[in-house]
Amino acid sequence: MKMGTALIYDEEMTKYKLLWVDPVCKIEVPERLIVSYEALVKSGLADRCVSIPVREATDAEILLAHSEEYLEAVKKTPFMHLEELMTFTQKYGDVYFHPNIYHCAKLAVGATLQLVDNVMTGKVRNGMALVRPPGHHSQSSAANGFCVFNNVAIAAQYAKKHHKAKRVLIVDWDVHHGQGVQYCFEDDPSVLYFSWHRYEHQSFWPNLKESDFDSVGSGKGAGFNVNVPWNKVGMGNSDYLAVFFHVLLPVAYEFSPDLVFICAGFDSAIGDPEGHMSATPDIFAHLTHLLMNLADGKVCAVLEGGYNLTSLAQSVCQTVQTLLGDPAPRPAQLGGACESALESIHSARSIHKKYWSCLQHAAAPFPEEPSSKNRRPAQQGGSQGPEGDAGGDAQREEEKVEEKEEEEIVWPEPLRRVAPSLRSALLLPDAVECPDGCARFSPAHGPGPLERARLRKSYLKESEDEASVTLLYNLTALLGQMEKNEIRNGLALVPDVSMAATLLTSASLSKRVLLVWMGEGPVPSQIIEDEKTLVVHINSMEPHEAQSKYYIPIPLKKGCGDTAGVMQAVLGLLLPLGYQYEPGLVLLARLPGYQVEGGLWQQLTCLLQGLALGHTLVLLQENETAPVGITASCLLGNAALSLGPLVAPGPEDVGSFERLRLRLQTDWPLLQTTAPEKR
Ligand SMILES: COCC(O)(O)CCCCCNCCCN
Ligand SMILES: [Zn+2]
Repeated sequence: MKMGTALIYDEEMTKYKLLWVDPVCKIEVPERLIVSYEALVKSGLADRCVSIPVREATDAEILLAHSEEYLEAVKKTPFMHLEELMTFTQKYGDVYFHPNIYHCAKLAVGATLQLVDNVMTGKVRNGMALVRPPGHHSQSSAANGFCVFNNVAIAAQYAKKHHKAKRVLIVDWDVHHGQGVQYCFEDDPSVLYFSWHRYEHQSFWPNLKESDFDSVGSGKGAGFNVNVPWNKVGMGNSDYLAVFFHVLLPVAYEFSPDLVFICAGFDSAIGDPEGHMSATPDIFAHLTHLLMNLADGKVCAVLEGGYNLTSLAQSVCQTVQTLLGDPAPRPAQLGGACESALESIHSARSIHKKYWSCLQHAAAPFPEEPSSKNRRPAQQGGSQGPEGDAGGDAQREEEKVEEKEEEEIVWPEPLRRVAPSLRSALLLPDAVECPDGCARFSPAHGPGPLERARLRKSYLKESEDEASVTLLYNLTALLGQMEKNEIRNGLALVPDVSMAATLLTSASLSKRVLLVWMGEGPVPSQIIEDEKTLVVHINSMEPHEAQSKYYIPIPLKKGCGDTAGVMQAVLGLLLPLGYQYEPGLVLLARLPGYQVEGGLWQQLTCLLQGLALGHTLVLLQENETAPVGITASCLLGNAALSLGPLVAPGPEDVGSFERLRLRLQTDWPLLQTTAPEKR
């Protein structure tokens, strides 16, 4: 699989600026690019990227999304003097021109196309284009919102035309609605445009009715435009993840794009003068990670907005570091989405239920619950599932949000994300060959007699052979090195998955272990009773009530090999649970005889690596060596194979998911998709 992350930047794009007084446009300054690139250089991330030169877009390329008369008009701007530039600017809204902006706009488009070429031809796996002027507001015959040419819209058309892309996903996490992109692909079912944006019931710029959730696209394009309006400011990490888990990702996986663009605007980060949101820069590491297993990993991130130079630079680094494959930071203090976000999530899911089978049985509005009164107290401190306070982002106040002066807003610098020197260690019987890139694990020294005796007594009937004792010891040694962050992840072929899981959950030093139990077969009661282990068991057994807070069986009528059903469970239940639980270790246990499509198993292996700093330990039954290669590939950081368009999960499965969600969401508020009924 292709590795490598492209970085496309040229300081020429810093060489234009506002030449007159305009309070709206004064935030769009050259320093935006300078601080972003310098942060990438200073952190060492730029050197780890493949540097690709920019180029100027041709007229033909610009005309993929703009009219000739508009292009001809813009071509005249380099020769205009100040007054003419100001007059020309008056024709458009919230944008400014400069003698060099046409040149820079061609470079911004050309940079984006260079990124597309390198990703689509497999020279790199993914990449980021650091460009200005941004693009997502510009329209066929209009500049708007600091944008001259629509970089991503042109690039999507270009990818379809020159790289035979069939289905292109555009994820716009900028805090403004990219109406220019929406207009461009309004009736085009081959381009799925997703955007969240500050809206406040149309009172926020660009104040468009068509930015609301009920703009779903038109004609053949109906359903391929997904808007999630934020009707309050102060949205935080939990709100962003809830939208990914419950709106974007299910639809994106059903769409199954062969190329993903990110309109990477970072004015949706904390401290931004436009956004007034509360999400911290590290959240972009998770948002990026969650998109990297679509389209076989072909992700093109293109800078849009972002005006707080501190959070912008930090967020750009978080994004690029994830594209490079470094472990994601611990998602801290996650709770449920706030009431306003839940209303937006529910609106988007409801209006799109007729277009996307993954949403077909989206829940009815939340039934009244006695405890749902003012469910969202602003609370300090973390919330890890049941024992923590119920949900909620520390930073948000539900009621009026004074738009504090941004200099008052502070947030912790994102923690350094250190990738262990060894990425994947495999504990394999000697007869099984170790896939390229992985290290065969063997501990520094073997177990002493006391250790042997303890293992034999605790896990093995006295009569067990020495080899089993050694294997169990090696398993704890592998776990130990992972928990010391000397190894990122691992895989073990074991004679008894249940015993190995029991050993690892009890031996783990982590305060919280997430055990994903895949297949038919009971979870050892010792693990279920273990307070520090959350077990999510995807199986085909009938839903039985006997579960505790820490044992969550997810039944699938068509069996746990049902791709659509498992993906629905992973995106809508397992991942929200895992992110909220914030485990220090993730165990993925594949029970003997578990039949599952390779791509699906890879998706699961990859997506879970967003948790626990990537400390994922996969347990396979030793006589089932077939999955070793595809599992190791994902542990090494390769993207999971694309599943292709997903069919509808079985209605009875979705019904039981919804009942499960309703039952669990009080303890696990990140599972919520609907707001409590208004009193
Ligand atoms: C792709 O451009 C990046 C961006 O979305 O951040 C542009 C924002 C323009 C914000 C314009 N504010 C106008 C306020 C009028 N009272
Ligand atoms: Zn923006």
